[in-house]
Amino acid sequence: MIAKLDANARAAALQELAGWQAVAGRDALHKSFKFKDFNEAWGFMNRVALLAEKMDHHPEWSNVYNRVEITLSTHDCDGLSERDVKLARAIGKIAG
Ligand SMILES: C[C@H](O)[C@H](O)[C@H]1CNC2=NC(N)=NC(=O)C2=N1
Repeated sequence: MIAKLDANARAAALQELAGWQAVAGRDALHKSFKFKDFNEAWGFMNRVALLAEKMDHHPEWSNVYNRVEITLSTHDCDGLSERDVKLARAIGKIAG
């Protein structure tokens, strides 16, 4: 069973991860991404999807035209874990 982040690690993650915010009423992180058009958004999603599969850690997400909404949480522990922080960092690098 993967461990949930403790309060300190959670606060540190929120400080480190630019643009990611805590979700109200849920132990999860959320960020909205906006691109030039659908093509850019889909390209981003494609890269994130391949990475997520490689990391065996998957986002909850939705897309409307040039916007991608991503929520990260670890279902195995019903909250935030180090896996979410790692995926958020990797997504940040992809988004540029
Ligand atoms: C069996 C498989 O490794 C697990 O179900 C993985 C897959 N991807 C996952 N993604 C997320 N976000 N949380 C999980 O707990 C999770 N578990």
